[in-house]
Amino acid sequence: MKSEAHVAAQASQLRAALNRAAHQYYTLDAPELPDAEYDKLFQQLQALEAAHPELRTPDSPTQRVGGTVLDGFTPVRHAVPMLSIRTETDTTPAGAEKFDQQVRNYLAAEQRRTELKTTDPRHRATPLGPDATAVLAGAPVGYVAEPKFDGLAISLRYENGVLVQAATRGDGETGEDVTQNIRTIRQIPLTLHAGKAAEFAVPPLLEVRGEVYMRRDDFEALNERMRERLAAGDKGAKTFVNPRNAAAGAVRQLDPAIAAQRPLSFFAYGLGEVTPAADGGPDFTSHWQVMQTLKSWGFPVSELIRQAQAASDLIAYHADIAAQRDALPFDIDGVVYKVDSLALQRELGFVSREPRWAVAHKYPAQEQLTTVQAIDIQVGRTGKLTPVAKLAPVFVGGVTVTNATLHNELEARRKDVRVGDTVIVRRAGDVIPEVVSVLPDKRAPGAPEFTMPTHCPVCGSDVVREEGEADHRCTGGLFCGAQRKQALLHFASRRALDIEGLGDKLVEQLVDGGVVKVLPDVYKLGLTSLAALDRMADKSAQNLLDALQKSKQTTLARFLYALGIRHVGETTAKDVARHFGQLDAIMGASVDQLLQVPDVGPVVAESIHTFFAQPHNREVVEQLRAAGVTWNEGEPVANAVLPLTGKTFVLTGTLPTLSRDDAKALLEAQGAKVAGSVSKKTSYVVAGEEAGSKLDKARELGVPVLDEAGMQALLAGLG
Ligand SMILES: NC(=O)c1ccc[n+]([C@@H]2O[C@H](COP(=O)([O-])OP(=O)(O)OC[C@H]3O[C@@H](n4cnc5c(N)ncnc54)[C@H](O)[C@@H]3O)[C@@H](O)[C@H]2O)c1
Ligand SMILES: [Zn+2]
Repeated sequence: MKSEAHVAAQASQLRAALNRAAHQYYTLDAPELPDAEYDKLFQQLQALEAAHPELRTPDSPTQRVGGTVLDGFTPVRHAVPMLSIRTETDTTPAGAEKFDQQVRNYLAAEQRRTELKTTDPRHRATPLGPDATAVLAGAPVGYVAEPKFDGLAISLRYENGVLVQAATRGDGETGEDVTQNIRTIRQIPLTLHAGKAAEFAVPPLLEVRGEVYMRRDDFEALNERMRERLAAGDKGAKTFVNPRNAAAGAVRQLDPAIAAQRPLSFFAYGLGEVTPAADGGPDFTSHWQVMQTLKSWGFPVSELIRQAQAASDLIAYHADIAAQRDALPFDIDGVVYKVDSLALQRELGFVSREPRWAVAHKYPAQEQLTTVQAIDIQVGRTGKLTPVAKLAPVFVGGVTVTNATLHNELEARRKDVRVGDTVIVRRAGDVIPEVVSVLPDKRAPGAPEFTMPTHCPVCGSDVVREEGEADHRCTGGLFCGAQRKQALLHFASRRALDIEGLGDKLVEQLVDGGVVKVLPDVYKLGLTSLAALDRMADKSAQNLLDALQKSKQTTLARFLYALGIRHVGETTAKDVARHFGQLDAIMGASVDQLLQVPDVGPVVAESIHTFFAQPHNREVVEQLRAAGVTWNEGEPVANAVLPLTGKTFVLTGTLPTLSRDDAKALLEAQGAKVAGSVSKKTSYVVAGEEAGSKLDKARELGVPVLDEAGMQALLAGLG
């Protein structure tokens, strides 16, 4: 048997660890443990204290609620304390049955205490009411089942229907005045009006209690914004570990302007102080009635709350909400069962920090501890490199997780995740699992910092990170196995080599089936290899072969664009093609030479240069030429000034004979630029049928307007 001293030491250790974690969580909004870990320690301490009541101290976390008031906030004393809710340790469906049984047992014990009729103050003087009597005679207790929202508790005080104060829970007795921040939440009514369906008028004094939370999409968007700001060097930006934490941080924010930028939501779930019925306040008899009334007064009440009769209904509810959990727009950590009758609630009362009439029945935690076994690099369709932590398998958010994204090098280094680290992993809803933080105390000495590889792990090409961007990319666009599908689709697209019939599904099959390993393989396709594919009729196979044949005769600009070089869009491809005239000249051009091309800046020049510096990319280009892809090479027109060089045209409306693309090509062939919007610098606007605002703008600015015939005449006159 363990010695007394040993048990006492263990209890004090647990208390210290829990108090520290609670301070981090409640007061600083910066938890250092996952909830599941905290709950485990909490339950260990509870068990110790139950077996050794003499070890229970008044400062034990089991005896207290929440945290202390943060400096800078005005304390608010709660007229009705804000309590915690007991968590049922049995997480199986049987947990609901246990709660139902406890409620009945307690009422039966109360009944016996009434019958004793002693003067001992622990014994009831008044007999139990009709609801309790019915339950003791075998009637179902009657419950309301609700989601347990994962945010933070708020008490909203209304006087004569006007919001006058909002306070956090604090330690349950005293919270913080956060009225300014709460006013910025649009879902919280500032003034109340009883709607048509209202059973009761709004009382002169009303405290509504509920949960402030952040929706998952709002949380993701907020973190995305923060990551961008961090990438841009903004030291004031920070990301949040989870929506609860982000919501708590926003509400307990000393600057209301910052709080106002954090998107928060609210659900009401109960009452605090209310004008008593005797003084004209609402005469509520059930929790369900309270919830319906709150809705009629303008408060958001979750659509997911249900009335339930017996334990079996609670079990069904637990399963139903569990099935919906991932798809919900917000985090929940379980469900709450509440005895519906307010008379029964009063008779059941409280024990230390928890009501006897409610229990939380939790779901598997969405955050857990695990270790990082390796950091792998994944290469996406567009060449983006993502570091991914390989984890010791861990059950989190209802599934076993073995991978978690680290987003990019900046993020991985900011969180400072290293191989061997103990980390908190989060998986909520459909969002991919994520490492939210590292426990630095558990790091092995000498673990090296993470760095991004300099070469693509898939194809070996150089990896680059452009200035101002967070992501690293593989530069082996044409060759890289990871980018094959994307490269092929782009190559075949209308403005590139325009291979009709080579769409998404077919590309998928060709690449996955290993038929196309490198881009030039498409020109090796034959009737037999195509006919072997799913759903490919002879006719469409022949059409595709014809399209492939046709695509071989192209232009240098199209070919250059088809290569899918980052930052080289159609216009840039045209500029570069016209400037150099020949592909070999482009492939051999230095960054400085590329910078000579009008409108080509350092980022584009660098990108083209790096692309052709990859031997694999050059090889693919050679193979495409060998397969018969060809174009008319021209003379470099670097310094040649074409008749329309320096002129800018804008096309608008439908021209009678020429398509937009054809008209553009005709103009560009003479050196003109074709722009999308009209400005003072526009030389001509070419307008067709149903020309709209661009034509108006041209007239307004006095820009000459041509019709198609006028444009043709202009071109013909150039000689
Ligand atoms: N990670 C850590 O270090 C750490 C530290 C302390 C506490 N915690 C976590 O905090 C929780 C424990 O604390 P608690 O005392 O705040 O109690 P609780 O959060 O388990 O339960 C009470 C709270 O539930 C909320 N709630 C959500 N939906 C509700 C509903 N429908 N009806 C009523 N209330 C609803 C209210 O905010 C209420 O204050 C645990 O989940 C624990 O893991 C974590
Ligand atoms: Zn690669």
